[in-house]
Amino acid sequence: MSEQSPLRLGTRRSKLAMAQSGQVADAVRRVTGRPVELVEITTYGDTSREHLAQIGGTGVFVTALRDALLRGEVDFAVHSLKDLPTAQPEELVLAAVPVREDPRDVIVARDALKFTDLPRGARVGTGSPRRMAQLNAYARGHGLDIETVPIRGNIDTRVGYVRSGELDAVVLAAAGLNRIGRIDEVTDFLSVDTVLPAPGQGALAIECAADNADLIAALAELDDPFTRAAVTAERSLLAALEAGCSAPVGALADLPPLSAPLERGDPHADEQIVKEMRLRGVVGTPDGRTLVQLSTTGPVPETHDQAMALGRELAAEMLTKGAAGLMGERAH
Ligand SMILES: NCc1[nH]cc(CCC(=O)O)c1CC(=O)O
Repeated sequence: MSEQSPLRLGTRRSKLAMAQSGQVADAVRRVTGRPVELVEITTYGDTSREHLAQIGGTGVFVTALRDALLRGEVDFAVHSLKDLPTAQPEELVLAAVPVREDPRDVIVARDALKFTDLPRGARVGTGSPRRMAQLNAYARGHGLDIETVPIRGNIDTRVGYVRSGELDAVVLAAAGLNRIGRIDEVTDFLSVDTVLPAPGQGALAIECAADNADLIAALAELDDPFTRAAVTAERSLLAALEAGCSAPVGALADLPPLSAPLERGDPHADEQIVKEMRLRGVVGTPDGRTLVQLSTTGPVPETHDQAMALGRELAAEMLTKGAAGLMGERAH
């Protein structure tokens, strides 16, 4: 391959996929000095009209991209980490996990409403059992009366239900809206203390063939070790619960809150920030009647195995608290 032969980036055709592939393409051009061309690939998840939960299997958005990688039709692909199955095919590697952006879920509601200001009986659209479980649990605990309504579709479709008046609000990921330049339509950012995001939410993965050593080395420059450790722990938790991407599981690894004696500006605060990671996990029934939510804090994992162990340990604790019974049907 000549120095200037373009790298082929396999991408889905959705607005979101094109936006995040375009952003990664720019970064890859910068670190490799090579041109990058986008190769559009249609996935089953893009064409199916069934609810994601009914399709059941994890990774419906991912399989076609991975097939193209395995056939050598493209050199690398960009995935939303939260859509990526936890099992990693041997022939492929996650060459880079760039810095995560906002992991929060958000509300787009009519009349600029905040979640807690939704009127009695408000219809809130989300196809995600994880979002349903946590929103319904919060509503129960705070005297709100909402009805979660299962929907699916791309961002345009989902926001469209609010614009048409069919729904009072829909729940989306901040990261997706950010990437397509529509973050200004958000009417409320949900605290992760209220709704834990999906494992990996807000993060991207750049995947390529395991034997493409030159490309792996070049892409390493785009990797953020803290984000990688965090999403590895989150996805390990998901895997250890034997749950799929459509299971009612939330997880987030981030910086722990500063412990009481440490104030911002205190030099010791920086030490704590650098060294510690908190992992939180939740699983619940979609009606929000039962939630198992646990958290653990420890040193930032320095190896893949340490990050995996952190997730497994929290999952084991959640299972002793009854998490398995809340998972519903297993993904096929
Ligand atoms: N479920 C689809 C999906 N996969 C990734 C994102 C964007 C956010 C991200 O990268 O985590 C979205 C949209 C959404 O949940 O609103």
